Amino acid sequence: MTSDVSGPAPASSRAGAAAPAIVATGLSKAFGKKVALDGVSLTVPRGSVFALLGPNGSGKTTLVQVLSTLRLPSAGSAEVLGHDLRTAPAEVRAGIGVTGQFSAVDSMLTGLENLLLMAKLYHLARDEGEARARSLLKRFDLSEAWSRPPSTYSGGMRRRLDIAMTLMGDPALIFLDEPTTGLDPRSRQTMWQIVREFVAEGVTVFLTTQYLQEADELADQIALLDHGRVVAHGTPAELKQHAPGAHITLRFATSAGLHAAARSVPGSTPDADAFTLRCPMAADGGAVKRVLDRVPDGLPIEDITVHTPDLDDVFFALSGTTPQTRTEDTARTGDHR
Ligand SMILES: Nc1ncnc2c1ncn2[C@@H]1O[C@H](COP(=O)(O)OP(=O)(O)OP(=O)(O)O)[C@@H](O)[C@H]1O
Repeated sequence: MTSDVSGPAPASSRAGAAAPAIVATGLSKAFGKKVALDGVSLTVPRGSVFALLGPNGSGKTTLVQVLSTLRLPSAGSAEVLGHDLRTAPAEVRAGIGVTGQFSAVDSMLTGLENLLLMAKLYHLARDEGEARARSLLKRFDLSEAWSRPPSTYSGGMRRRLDIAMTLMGDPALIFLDEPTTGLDPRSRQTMWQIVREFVAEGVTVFLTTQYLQEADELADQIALLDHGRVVAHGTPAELKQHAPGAHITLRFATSAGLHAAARSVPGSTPDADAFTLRCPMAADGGAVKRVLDRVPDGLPIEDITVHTPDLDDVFFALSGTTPQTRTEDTARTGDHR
């Protein structure tokens, strides 16, 4: 199956950048008999945030690895920053930064030394490397910690140093594989702010996440990945609009009132014990009024609760599970690149 994901070009984009940041067509990847990616097609406009959302084992990391030239696809093709993955991997690598789930930080060096090591790898002149390192330390709120080894850092500080190291190469496109997994809510907020800042400067971000809220907060476009396939895509608002699960719950004072209303509101489900009536509704602005208009005049309603769908509903509707609740055996059985 091929799933197509595309979106409008965002307002912000890097000067002179014509091609989308990523155009993937029918990408598949199998490890022996295990199909990790199954015909993924997607387009990521420059200067935008694209979130790949999926449960454990759905293929997120594999897709990042393929798009960042760390693994060859079994089938399909992709252009990253206008360069073909198979024929021009060096050009792709020159324009991207990758921050994986496993840290690239060296615990024996200080924060500053880690950044200067990256400066060397990127062949930056000494002054330029030092200036960029100091500016990133400041921006990532690590100025106080520059002279300490990362073994003394918190999880959030290490993750920030890791991303700062990726940014030393001034990439146009950065892959963040589950950037906030395991971080506390405050560190997660800090990370989101950092992502927003470099996107505002024109960097394109492709991130994977298991957190619906993260995708909702950051992404211009979201693709839901399940068993290696894109099962839904769109803006957060588009996805929510198509989610079933929007409903309004009315509570009545009497059983007679409840049953009278149940007869009047099509598709509603009464709960005789709680005296409540669950009424399905469309996810648009006038939906609540339309439900209330159906309730016969003079029936006193004690309480109204509106449940608007969120990305959990979307994911649940499409895959019967949510990213946080699914566990799958993700044991690596060897590298079949
Ligand atoms: N090197 C490998 N050899 C064999 N199977 C692999 C390998 N790498 C990944 N897989 C399998 O491919 C599937 C997709 O794995 P992948 O790591 O891409 O998922 P993921 O969505 O990133 O999961 P997680 O959220 O746990 O990181 C899984 O079933 C996984 O076990």
